[in-house]
Amino acid sequence: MEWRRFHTLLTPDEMGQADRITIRRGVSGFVLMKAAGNRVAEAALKMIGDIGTGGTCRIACLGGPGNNGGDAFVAAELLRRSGHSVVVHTLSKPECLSGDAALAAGYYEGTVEPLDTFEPEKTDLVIDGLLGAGLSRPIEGDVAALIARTNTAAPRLLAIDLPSGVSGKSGAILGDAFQAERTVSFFRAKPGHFLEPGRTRCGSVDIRQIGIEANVLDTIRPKAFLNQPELWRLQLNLPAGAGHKYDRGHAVVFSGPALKTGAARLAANAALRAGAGLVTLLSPPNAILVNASHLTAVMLRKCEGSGDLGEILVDHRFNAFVLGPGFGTGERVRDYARLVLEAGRALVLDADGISAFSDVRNILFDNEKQPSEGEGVRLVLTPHAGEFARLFPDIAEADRLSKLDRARQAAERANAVIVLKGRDTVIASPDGRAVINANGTPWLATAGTGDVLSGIIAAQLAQGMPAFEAAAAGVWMHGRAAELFGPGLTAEELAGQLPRVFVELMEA
Ligand SMILES: NC(=O)C1=CN([C@@H]2O[C@H](COP(=O)(O)OP(=O)(O)OC[C@H]3O[C@@H](n4cnc5c(N)ncnc54)[C@H](OP(=O)(O)O)[C@@H]3O)[C@@H](O)[C@H]2O)[C@@H](O)CC1
Ligand SMILES: [K+]
Repeated sequence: MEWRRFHTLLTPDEMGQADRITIRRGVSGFVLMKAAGNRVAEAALKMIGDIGTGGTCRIACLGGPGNNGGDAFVAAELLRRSGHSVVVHTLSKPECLSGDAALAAGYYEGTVEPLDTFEPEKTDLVIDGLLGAGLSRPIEGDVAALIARTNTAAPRLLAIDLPSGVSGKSGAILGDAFQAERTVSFFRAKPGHFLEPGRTRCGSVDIRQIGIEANVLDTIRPKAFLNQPELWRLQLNLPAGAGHKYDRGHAVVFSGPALKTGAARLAANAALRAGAGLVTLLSPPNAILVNASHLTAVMLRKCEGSGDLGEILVDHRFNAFVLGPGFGTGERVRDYARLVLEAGRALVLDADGISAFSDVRNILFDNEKQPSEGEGVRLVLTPHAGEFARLFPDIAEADRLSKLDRARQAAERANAVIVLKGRDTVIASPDGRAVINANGTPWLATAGTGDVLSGIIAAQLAQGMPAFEAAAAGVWMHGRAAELFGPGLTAEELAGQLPRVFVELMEA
């Protein structure tokens, strides 16, 4: 499908594969490098235009030992020909370069100086071609010192492919990394462009084409994508003219005790706004009054223990549950989760619901290991980093794993969809598919927004969306709602933005 091609993320290894396939088809590596250098020069000229001096700009290109440095030489030559004052500062002598990078160094006709003569304070623009996809170990010594010195001087900086020091695979910073204002990369983005802290170091990311054909992806078969509506819009259940509320499912949210009911109501109200036909809040007896005094369209029902829940589950219209927000940890969470899953219903387990399984992880995982024939995955776990570490301590501690891989491994182990939250939320499915979410605002980091997210996801599950798509759609809608509200967001206001999000989704 076309969107798969467009929103694909490629690891540096996969990008290398794309490169090799293209070269085997007859396009030389140097032709690709010249195209890449051209895209970099175009971006640089745009940035110089922003500087607005109209005259000659002082441009420092930093060139490393590999092809990233080769791109820098090509860009340097094009900028030099545009009349700017360009110096290439190289890590190793140009005559030590090999392959395409050596050809690029030969193509450049301007001044070359060693790296240690680079003075960030005396440039209008820095182009970082030190290290890109080939970063293989932490940056140390003189290069690390130069990066630190440059970041302190904070010049305008354009990174080629990745800011040197950012891992394209994981977004991790190996040693230290440049802070770029803009990053130009080629063909498809990499996970490191969207996973923190790499995402912040990249500045704005510009993906440009250099002549690699999209059909190389048919051979590479990548499984990571940027979370965009094209991924799930066809499965989104937008209400039809003749529809009935029961066609849109019945979401159920468990309330906490009398002094902890707000989180569940945030989830329940969000589920209703996010499209569930009906929503019921299940309340312990001591919280019935406080819940009743705050609810209107959301229905309320007493649930005192497993017996009550068993009776509720007899009615198959209750099809998607949220357990955790404000609920408290303990035996009751585990009983309720087990009953809901055994009854074949979808379950979003959040917050306390996740922490309740920290000591008895296997109970959760074993219960879910064998979904009934044809039913697929029904459990969605929405941990933030701390909750994730309690449930999957070994995976959380494995430094070599990217956030993408951590979420994937956890999804496989729990046979659940994992929504590993953060500014760079990752949604992973047990079948290996994963998406990175990139929308939202820093204002989302406030009390109660996670509860709202659970409700939005549950609404999609209630409407019959498969769990992976429901989670991806929910995270995207949540982020978009925050963007539409803007500064000063509180959790109460998020669901109120959903109608505008739906309008955008219907119009797109
Ligand atoms: N793929 C494509 O389609 C296209 C790719 N293109 C461009 O190629 C770039 C990838 O090129 P690349 O593979 O040569 O890697 P690159 O980033 O230049 O660095 C490798 C060198 O750095 C060294 N090194 C590693 N870590 C280090 C450290 N910490 N500190 C110091 N040194 C370190 C490493 O040494 P080694 O590990 O071998 O000892 C090796 O010498 C890519 O980012 C893009 O810009 C475009 O031209 C167009 C098409
Ligand atoms: K770079």
